[in-house]
Amino acid sequence: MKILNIQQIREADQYTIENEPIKSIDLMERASYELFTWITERFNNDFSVYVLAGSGNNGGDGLVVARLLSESDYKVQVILPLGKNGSDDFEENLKRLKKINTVLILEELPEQISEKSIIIDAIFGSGLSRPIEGRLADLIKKVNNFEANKIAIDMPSGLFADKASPSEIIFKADYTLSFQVPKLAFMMAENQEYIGEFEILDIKLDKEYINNCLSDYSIYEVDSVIKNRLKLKSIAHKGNRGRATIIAGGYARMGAAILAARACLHSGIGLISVQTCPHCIDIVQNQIPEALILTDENEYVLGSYLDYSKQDVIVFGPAIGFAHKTLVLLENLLKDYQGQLILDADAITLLAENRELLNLLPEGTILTPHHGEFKRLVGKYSNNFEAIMQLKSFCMHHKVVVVLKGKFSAVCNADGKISFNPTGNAGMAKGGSGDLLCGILAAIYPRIKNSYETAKLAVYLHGLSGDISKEEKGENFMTPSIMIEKLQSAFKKIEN
Ligand SMILES: NC(=O)C1=CN([C@@H]2O[C@H](COP(=O)(O)OP(=O)(O)OC[C@H]3O[C@@H](n4cnc5c(N)ncnc54)[C@H](O)[C@@H]3O)[C@@H](O)[C@H]2O)[C@H](O)CC1
Ligand SMILES: [K+]
Repeated sequence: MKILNIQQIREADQYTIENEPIKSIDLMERASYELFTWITERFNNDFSVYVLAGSGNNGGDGLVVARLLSESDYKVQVILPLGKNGSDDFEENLKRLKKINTVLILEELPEQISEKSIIIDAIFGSGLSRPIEGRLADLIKKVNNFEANKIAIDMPSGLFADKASPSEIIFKADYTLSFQVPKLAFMMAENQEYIGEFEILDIKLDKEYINNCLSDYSIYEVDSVIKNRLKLKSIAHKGNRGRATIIAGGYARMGAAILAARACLHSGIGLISVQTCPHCIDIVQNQIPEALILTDENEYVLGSYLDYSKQDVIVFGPAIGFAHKTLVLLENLLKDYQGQLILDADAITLLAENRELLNLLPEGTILTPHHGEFKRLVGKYSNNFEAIMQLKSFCMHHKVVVVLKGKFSAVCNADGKISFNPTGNAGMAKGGSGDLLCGILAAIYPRIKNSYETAKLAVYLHGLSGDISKEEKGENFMTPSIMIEKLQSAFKKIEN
């Protein structure tokens, strides 16, 4: 699903008005009817409704919703903190609201409201042009302390759609009901406490116009052509389903390699190899009898460059440490290995600390840092909008694919396009979770044969196994090992 900026949304809005054609007040009615439907499907009319309406078109939407809910016998009260003069459609809807005469217009929001209430934020939407201050700021702080159900129309008031929000005076919504397309701000971790859950309501802006809008940002949806590449051909044998090697861990740290290898095996790889030091061979063989062992000549760390000529893909990095021999192995892989490289965790720190290696990164290498590791690569940033800019320039400069892990993990291609992943949850934030992602990436790359498409689908499947684990076992109980088991359902889900 494409993410558009405010300018593009306004243009799509205008295009629809002129070409459908539809009057702007009727478009407002259509948008608000979608809001009304969403609300009435979830809250019955035992809930009292308070609508905070600004004086622009976001306020206009709020007034339409107030009218429609009142006509369905909800008790609705409206507060107009910016007064009664505003945009044409706002003023027209204020007239219509007054005409039905069942909605109370309050001077102030009461000091107490019952928990069985809904507060609808229609103060500012996409027209926000500066931080909220003064009396309005006090109002937002007050409502943020109420325990009611809070719904923001289009955007939580105070939040900017396309850039970092400089102030914390922002309506804290439980639900944000946004029109037509998601906004970039919704993807940023620091904004989640204001957005709550977001839903995109189809207000029937011109589809073709929107399809033709150019955007570097989107939310991932499984692509059926790519998904079909995962299907096994009837002539599949272990050799043509891909060969992957995991180079991870070291003495007393083989868990990372085992988790990655298991995830890889359960994601369809044909042959999995694990490079281990001599002391660790038994552990790996006991844990994954399916794995071939590549024996490193070092006793405690991994550092031998072995024969990887038949390997389609190598995962290098999880818990591998920072020994000099390991660094040399990484350098040799960057220089000589001809297959697909997936670099994670300590590999990324090694790159950051030995920056000359960055110039050796083969085109299309997949890197999977979390924010801490990514900052080591690109320097500090103070919000996710800055992170996204750094991500783009890093990928474009080095011609690599980076998965920046977090809430809505961002997968960036070498051309600067960014796809945000919608699956996953906080229960996945446990040691070992990233190792699984490496395993999934390695398993599906040989069939998909494109770094960006592989990364998007692997991150999606990883999150989906996390979501299934959460649903069945709960956020606290779930573990990376449980997630590996749930890969079964995750693959089935995307196959159907
Ligand atoms: N996009 C669509 O397809 C549709 C959008 N609708 C709704 O319209 C709003 C956008 O309306 P707009 O009138 O452009 O902006 P706002 O209502 O958000 O506010 C504009 C108003 O507020 C002033 N202002 C901005 N920031 C501040 C501030 N910090 N303090 C005080 N005043 C401020 C600004 O100058 C303007 O005067 C969109 O979000 C949707 O809800 C349509 O109804 C349906 C189609
Ligand atoms: K709003």
